[in-house]
Amino acid sequence: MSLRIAIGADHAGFTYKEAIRQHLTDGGYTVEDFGTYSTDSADYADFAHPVASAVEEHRADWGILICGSGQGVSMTANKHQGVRAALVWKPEIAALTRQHNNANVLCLPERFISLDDALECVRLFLETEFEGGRHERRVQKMACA
Ligand SMILES: O=C(CO)[C@H](O)[C@H](O)[C@H](O)COP(=O)(O)O
Repeated sequence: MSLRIAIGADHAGFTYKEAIRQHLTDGGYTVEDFGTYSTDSADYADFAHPVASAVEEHRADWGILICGSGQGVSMTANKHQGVRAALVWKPEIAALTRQHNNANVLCLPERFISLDDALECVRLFLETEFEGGRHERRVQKMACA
């Protein structure tokens, strides 16, 4: 079975969402699109919560969220149990947050990153393994007692 990706964005992330969704579909991933579906003004939480829920409930293997700065979607997604949403603004950070933080939701800032870099962030995020070891202990400590 192909990897399942939940994707969502507000109006400020809509254009990249469309490009990333098409790119991933062409690459053989199964993508569920939680909106938004136009550049009409919308509220990022209305899309970040469904994407985070899909990851939390294991209906998706990964989440991808885009808004203008990436801040609103990442803050919202991180309210969900078991979600580790990473705000990523360059490819090296995409790889690092997989290696060290075992991030499972990628948050991108459409207004502050090129589409080429965003697509490279997506590629690295999906293809980079968690390193475990000392990082496993640190990830475990993220949870509230
Ligand atoms: O959460 C955000 C800002 O912290 C996102 O970037 C939103 O996309 C942004 O706030 C949308 O702004 P707009 O002026 O309503 O287009």
